[in-house]
Amino acid sequence: MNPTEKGSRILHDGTLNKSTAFTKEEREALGLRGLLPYAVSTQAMQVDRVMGNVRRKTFDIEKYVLLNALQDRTERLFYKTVIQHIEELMPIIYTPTVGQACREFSHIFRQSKGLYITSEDKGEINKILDNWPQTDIRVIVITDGQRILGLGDLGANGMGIPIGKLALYTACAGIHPHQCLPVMLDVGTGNKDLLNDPLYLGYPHPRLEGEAYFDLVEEFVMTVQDKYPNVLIQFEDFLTPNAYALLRKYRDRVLCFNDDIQGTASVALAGVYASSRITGRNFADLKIMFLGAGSAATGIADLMVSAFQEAGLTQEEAHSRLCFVDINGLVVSSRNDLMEHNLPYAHDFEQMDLIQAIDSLKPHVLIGATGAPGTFNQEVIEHMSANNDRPVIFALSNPTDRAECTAEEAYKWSNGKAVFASGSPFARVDFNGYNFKPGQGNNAYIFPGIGLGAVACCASKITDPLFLTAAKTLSEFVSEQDILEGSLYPPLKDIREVSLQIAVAVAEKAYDFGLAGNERPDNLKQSISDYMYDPKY
Ligand SMILES: O=C([O-])CC(=O)C(=O)O
Ligand SMILES: [Mg+2]
Repeated sequence: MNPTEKGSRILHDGTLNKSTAFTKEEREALGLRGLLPYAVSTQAMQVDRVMGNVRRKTFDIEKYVLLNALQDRTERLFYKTVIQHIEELMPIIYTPTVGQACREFSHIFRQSKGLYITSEDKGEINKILDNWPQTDIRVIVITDGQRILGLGDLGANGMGIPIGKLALYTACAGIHPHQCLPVMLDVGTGNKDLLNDPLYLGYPHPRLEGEAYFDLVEEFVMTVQDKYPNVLIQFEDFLTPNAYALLRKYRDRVLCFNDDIQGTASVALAGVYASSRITGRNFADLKIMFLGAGSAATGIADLMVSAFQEAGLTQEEAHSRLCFVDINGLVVSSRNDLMEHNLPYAHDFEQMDLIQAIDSLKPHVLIGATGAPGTFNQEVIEHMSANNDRPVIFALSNPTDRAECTAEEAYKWSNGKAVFASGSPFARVDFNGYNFKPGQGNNAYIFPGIGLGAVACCASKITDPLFLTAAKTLSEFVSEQDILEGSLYPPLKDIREVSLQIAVAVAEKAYDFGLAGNERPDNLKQSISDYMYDPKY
């Protein structure tokens, strides 16, 4: 408690406020007598009160607004509640409700959170960062809002994503909230509806592009590097070409990663590893097909190449196990509409559509990262099922209404054979006497732990082997019970332990590879666990 703060101001400072949990003695000492109702609540009672109010709301977006306000008002209570009820509340403060919150951001806006940098701020980013009240920043999540989940260009409304991701950094991996900085690089939007919305809060201009855009990002990266020397930058929800351009430019220079390319890759790989325990098919023998050839799908394939190589395949063999289908059909070498990141996977096949590709290449695993709902239709699932005893189906697009198919469709159309995971949460499904529990293949299982590990050892950069390690660590958390229920991921209630273990594994590797910037502690797990923020009063 800051001893200089006294009286009612404490109740209006979310970092200090304990509200009804202030004891009689604290109320006396802090000048709060009479400013609160008589009874003193424990934090546990406050959590119950919050949950009662959350559950009273009919719509998820209302629950989001309630929790968002709680975060401002009583930060520790917010985190205590989220951690204790993570399975119920993660879908509210994060995917899928955060998608709706972004769509409606300019309309539900209340208290500002995070930092906004616009095209007009060129040359002055340093000055703007000086306005941020905290100085010990360890993790930044930045977006330019151009590809928010599978929802497209949402401009500055995309700020909900850095806010939500960083709330998970704190809730799932214990990064202190004051060490987190959400950033919106508001360079305009190509979304006409937003530009025509009188309440739109963003920079109301077409997007900054080309050299001027990359110069602004460069100024940002250099400035934060200078101000916060060990900071981790997480690039989030950039459009594929920019996502790749920025990752290539910065991955070896600064401590950063792209969550949609590398975080999603790691979580998908973990699920594929775990799927072998259900299908009985060795990882090294798998053939994998992707629908969609954007950053998420190619990111997964690139990490799988490393994973296959580790399993004994040559790079060429690894590439041959991975194929892509996009809106124009199978990605083949004769096509002239491909981007650079697609080229290693453009094989010498005939041109064909998805169904023909499934029947002729016979993939064991089908991964959707399209942003296009309904693309895994009945025919697709039936053809996957005709070729596999247990077809593995990942519908990774977010939020829920963008998923390539629903959990129920996957189980129904495969007659209960599908091993299914999705980016957004789906409820359990009863089918043919079984109660299936779809796993949530969301990068939320990866980025908090990766970030915690990188921060703990002051890593200089995050290399692919660290994402491989994270994937393996995550898949080892999948229990026999999870497998029996058809889930490829551990329950969300274990996510703090999962994130801690990923952090330990990642930091171990960073020390081994000479990527760490501090001394390896004697007891790494203990030291990381001690660092983790605990929101109890
Ligand atoms: O935010 C999520 O739920 C996962 C993700 O990164 C995306 O879909 O872009
Ligand atoms: Mg994302």
